[in-house]
Amino acid sequence: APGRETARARHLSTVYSQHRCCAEMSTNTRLRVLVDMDGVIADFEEGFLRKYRERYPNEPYITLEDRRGFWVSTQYGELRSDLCEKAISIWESNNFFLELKPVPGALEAVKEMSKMENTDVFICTSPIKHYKYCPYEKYAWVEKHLGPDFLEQIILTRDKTVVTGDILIDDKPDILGVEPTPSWEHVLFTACHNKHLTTIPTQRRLLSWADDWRATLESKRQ
Ligand SMILES: Cc1cn([C@H]2C[C@H](OP(=O)(O)O)[C@@H](CO)O2)c(=O)[nH]c1=O
Ligand SMILES: [Mg+2]
Repeated sequence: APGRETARARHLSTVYSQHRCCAEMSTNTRLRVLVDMDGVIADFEEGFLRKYRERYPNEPYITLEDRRGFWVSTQYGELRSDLCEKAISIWESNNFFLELKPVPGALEAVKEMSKMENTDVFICTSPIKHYKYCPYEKYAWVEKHLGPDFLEQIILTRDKTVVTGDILIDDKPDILGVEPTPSWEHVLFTACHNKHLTTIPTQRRLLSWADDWRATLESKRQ
């Protein structure tokens, strides 16, 4: 009976509208953006240097301009062997991750991105192995700077290759894991430690959040 048909159609459209994933049942035109945390939206390097110099005022340190190589402790260990564990003690301390400052322009960009049509944004971040404070503080940081609703968007993993997405914006040059061909294109976010790095010609960069991140996202839309 025609009446029953329209009622069923109405019911289905209600159900589909409640679950965005089903709304594009046919082809998923939604863009999925994975945004790294440390070095991309939370300023790990600045927070480290500030707290290291507070705690070890008489020890040698490496300026942000002189930083080379992703791992801070490796470069500090090369400067003097005991500085490696001194460096590690900084980010293993309570409140280190919570008190990191936002990277300039990051919060505005992530908020704007998350409101874009047909766009899903996830914070895809790795905790350090010392788990006493870091995981909790990463959640608390997101709530503090992006609001409680954004807690739904956090992906905590030591292996980002198993996470599916269209683009991963991350400051680590080599993002490796069990998946040899990740679904995402890695766009390298420029940081003090990687700005002098020569990468393969196909590796795209985002120089900062003042760079044209909107064009980078649009280039990934189907
Ligand atoms: C030890 C260390 C960690 N980190 C960050 C990277 C990871 O977070 P993210 O993947 O969100 O950038 C996390 C665990 O290694 O801490 C640095 O950025 N530099 C370092 O030297
Ligand atoms: Mg990072």
